Amino acid sequence: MARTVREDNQITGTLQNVIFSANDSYFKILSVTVNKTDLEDWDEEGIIVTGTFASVKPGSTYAFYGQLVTHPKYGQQFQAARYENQMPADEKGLVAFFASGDFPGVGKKTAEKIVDHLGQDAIDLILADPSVLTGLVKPKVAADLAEKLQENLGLEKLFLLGHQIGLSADVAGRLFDHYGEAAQEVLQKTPYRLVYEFDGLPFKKVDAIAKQAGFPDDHPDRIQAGVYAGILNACYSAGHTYLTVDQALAAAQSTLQSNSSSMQIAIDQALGALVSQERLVYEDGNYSPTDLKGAEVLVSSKVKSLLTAKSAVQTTPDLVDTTFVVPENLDLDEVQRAAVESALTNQVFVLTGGPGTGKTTVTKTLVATWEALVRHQAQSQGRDKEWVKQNRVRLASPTGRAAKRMTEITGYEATTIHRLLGITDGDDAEFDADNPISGGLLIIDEASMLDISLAESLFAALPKGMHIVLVGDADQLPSVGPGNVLYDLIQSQVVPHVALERIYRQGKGSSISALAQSINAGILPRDFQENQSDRSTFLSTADQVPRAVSQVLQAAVKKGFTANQVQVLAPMYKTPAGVLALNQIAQDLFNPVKSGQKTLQQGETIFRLGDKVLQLENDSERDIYNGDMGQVIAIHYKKEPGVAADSLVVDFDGQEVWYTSKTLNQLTLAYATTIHKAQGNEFKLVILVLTGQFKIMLNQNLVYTAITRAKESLVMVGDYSAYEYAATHPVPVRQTFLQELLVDQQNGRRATRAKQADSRVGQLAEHQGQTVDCDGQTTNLDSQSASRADRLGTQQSQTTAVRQEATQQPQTADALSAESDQRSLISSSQQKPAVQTPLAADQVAGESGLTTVTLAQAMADPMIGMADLKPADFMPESR
Ligand SMILES: Nc1ncnc2c1ncn2[C@@H]1O[C@H](COP(=O)(O)OP(=O)(O)OP(=O)(O)O)[C@@H](O)[C@H]1O
Repeated sequence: MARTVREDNQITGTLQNVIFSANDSYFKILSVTVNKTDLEDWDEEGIIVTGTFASVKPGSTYAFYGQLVTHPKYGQQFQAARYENQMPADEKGLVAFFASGDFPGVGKKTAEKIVDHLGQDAIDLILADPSVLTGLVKPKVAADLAEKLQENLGLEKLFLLGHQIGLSADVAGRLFDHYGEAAQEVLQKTPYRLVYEFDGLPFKKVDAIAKQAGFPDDHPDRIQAGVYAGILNACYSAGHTYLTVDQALAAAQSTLQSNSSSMQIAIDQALGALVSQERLVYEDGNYSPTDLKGAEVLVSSKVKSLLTAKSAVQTTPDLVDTTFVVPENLDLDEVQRAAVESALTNQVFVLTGGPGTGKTTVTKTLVATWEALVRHQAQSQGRDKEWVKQNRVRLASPTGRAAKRMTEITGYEATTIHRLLGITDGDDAEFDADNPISGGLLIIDEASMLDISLAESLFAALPKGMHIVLVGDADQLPSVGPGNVLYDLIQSQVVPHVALERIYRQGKGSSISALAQSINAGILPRDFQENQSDRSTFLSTADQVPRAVSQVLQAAVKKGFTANQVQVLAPMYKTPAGVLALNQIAQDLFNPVKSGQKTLQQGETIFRLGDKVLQLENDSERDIYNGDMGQVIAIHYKKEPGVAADSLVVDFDGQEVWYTSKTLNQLTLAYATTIHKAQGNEFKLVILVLTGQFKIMLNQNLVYTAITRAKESLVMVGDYSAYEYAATHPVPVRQTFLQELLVDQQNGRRATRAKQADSRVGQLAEHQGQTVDCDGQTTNLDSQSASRADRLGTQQSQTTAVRQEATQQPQTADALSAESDQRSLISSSQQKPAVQTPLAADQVAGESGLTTVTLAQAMADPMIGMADLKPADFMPESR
C-alpha cells in the first residue's frame, strides 16, 4: 500500500548524479551534495534522495522536502515528497545553466548573449514568450531551447501544482505524458475533461481539483461530467449496458450529491448535452454509454451477418456425418453428437453445460472432425497447404490459464483472446475488421467471461467464412465487465445452441457436479452437510473461519497437497474470513518464513521466494493477464552485482516475468483469491468460505462458480445460512440490449422487454443501491490509499475507482455486511452454527429441529485427513 510521504524536513543540495531512473515512470534515485538541511545530526556531505523527478540535471541545485527513512538494505536516505528547482540565482549561474549542454546549439557565448539581453529573468521571459529569443539565436536553436525549457520546467511546475492540489507525482507525470505542456492548463481551466479522457482519476478527485480551480458546484462542466461518471459507474458496477431514465437520474444525483430541484433541471440539461456530444445514446427511455451501445450493435450485426455467411469449408450435414471423428472412441450421446453437427453446419454456435457434461469431449470431437473435413476437401478439391492453413482451427479463451488447459486437452495451441487479436495496452487491436484473423473454425472456451467490449473486438476481427463456437457454462458468474454476451446469445434464440445436461463424470468430483446442478436449480441439497468422498462441509461462524481454514489447510499439507493444487476462495477481500486474511494464513503454512529466505515487500504484502502469486490486471505487452497464477522463482536485490533495481521473477507456467517496484502492484498472493479471480481456473482441492458478512455478494452463480472450480475435492467452510442464501438467490439481472438487437426488431422488442421486466421485479428492488464491484474490490479499495489507485493508472484502476464511486453512500459491501448482515443471517431460522461437541450438536439439533454436523464428524472426513484434528482446533483462541 502506498503511503503518503511526509514533509518533515528539507534539504537543499546540488545533484551529483542520477543513480537510477525508471524507464516507465519518473521515479529516480539521486546522489546529492548537501548544501543546507534542517535534518538534525546530519553531518555527512552527501545523501541519497529518492522520489519522482522530472529530468533533473547534475550540477543543478534543488530543494527537497520529505523525510529521512532507513532502508533495510541501503541504510539512511531521504524520501522526497516534492522538490523545487533552485533556478540559478545570478547571471553567472544562468550562463552555466544555458551552456550546460542540455540545449542544442547553445554554447557559452550564446548563453552569455541570452543572459546579457534578457537578464536574470531570462528563463521566465522565454517560457512566457519564446519570441524574446528572436534575433539573439538562430530560429531552430530558439525553438529547441524554448521546447526543452518547457519540457523540463513544465513538468516540474506540474509536479508542484499536483502537489498543491493533492495529485500524486505519478499521476502528474502521466498527465504530462498525456497532455504535454497543456496539462497544467487542463487542470486549471478544463479539469472535467479528465473524466472522459484520462484513465485512473475518479470523478471525486477531478471534482476536488476543479473546486480548487474555482469551479462552482453548478458549473455545467461539473454537472455533465458528474452525470456521465455516475452513469458509467453504475453500468460498470452492475454489468449493465444501459440505465433507465430513473436509474440514470439516481446515479447522477448520487455522484453529484444533490437532489435539489435545480440540480434535477441541470441534470436533465446535462443528459441532453451528453447525448448531443455522442457520449451517451438515448433510446426508448434508456441511456447507454456510447461505447457500450456501439459494442452491442456491432456484436449483434456481426452475429447476424455470420449466420447467413457462407463457410469457407463445406460443412453440409452429410459431409459432417461421414467425416465424424470421435477421439478416444467415446460413444457420444445424441445431444453431444447433435452439438458437433450443429457447430459445424452453422457459422455461429453456442455450446453450454455444467461440469462433467462433456464440453471438452465435444470440443475435442469438433477439432478432430474439422481437421478431417479440411483434409478431405483439400484432397478432393486439390487445395494447397496454404488453403489448409487458412482454414485451420483456432482456439482461445479469456484467461491464460483456461487457454493453457485447452492446449493440454486438444493438443492444439490455444491463446488468450487478447493475444489472438493482438491487443496491447493502450493500442488498438492488431486484428480488426480491416485486418481479420485467419482460420476456418474458432473455438472460444469460458465464454461466460466474455464482456461486451472484448466480444466487440473479437467479432469485429472475424473473417466472413469463419465458424465461431462459444463454449461455456451459462450458470457461472457473468463477465466482470458490462454486458451479458453468452446469456443474450442464448436467450435471443437466434443463435443455434445446445445445452449439455447429462453428467458423465464418475468418481472424484462427481458429487461436486451434482451439488453444482442442485445449487443451480436453487436448492441446497439435503446431503449438503453429509460428507461425500469428494466434498465435506464445516460449519463455523465468521470468527471461527480463520482457524477452521488453517486446520483444513494443515491437513491438506499433511496429505501432500501442494499450494498449486489447493485454492482457498472467498467472495471478498476484507474481514478475517476474507481473501487478505486467509492468504496470510495459507502463506505461513505453504511457504513459512525460513532463515535467509529472500523477500520483497509491496505495501502490506511481503512476497517470499516460492510464493504462489496472482496477476491482478491485464498486461498484454508482457502477455500476462488478470487472473493468471504463477510462482515466485527469484528475488534480486539492487545491491547485488549487475542488478539495476529490486526485482521479483514469477514463473507463469513456463513464462518468466520480472516485476520491479513499478509493476509489483500488479501482483498479489494467490493462496486465497476472490471467486471472480478464480474464474477460468480449476484446482484439485477448493476450500470455499461463505459467511453472512459477504451477503451482498452471495448468489447462485457465485457459489456455483466457486464449487465448480474444484476438480476433485471441495471443502465448504462457513455459515449454513450463507450457503442457503446464496443457493436461493439468482444473480442480479443485467440490463443489456444485445438480446433485443439480435431478435427480429418487430417481434422481439416487446417480448424481450416483458421478459426482462418480469425477472427484474424483486431482484432489482433487492439489489437497489447495493452497487458493489463484483470482485469484491470495493472493500479492497477501501484498504488502498488514493495514491495507490492513482498510481495504478490503468483501465483497471479506472474501473475499480469508477466502481468505488458508484457505492457513494456507505452502502459498500463492508457497511452493509459486517454486523447487521451477520445478525440477520444468524437469526435466520435455518442457521446451523458450528458446535463444539456432539452433545452440543444434539442440543442445537433438538432445539431447532434441524440436523447439525458436528466438528468431530466433520473432522473424521477421510479425504484430507481431518481425523488428525481435534474439535478444539476449530475454536477461536479465546474460547
Ligand atoms: N458420451 C460419453 N460417454 C462416456 N463418457 C463421457 C461421455 N461424454 C463425456 N464423458 C466423460 O465424462 C468426463 C467429463 O467430460 P468432459 O471433461 O468432456 O466434461 P466437461 O463438460 O468439459 O467438464 P468440465 O467443465 O468439468 O471440464 C470425461 O471423463 C469424459 O471422458
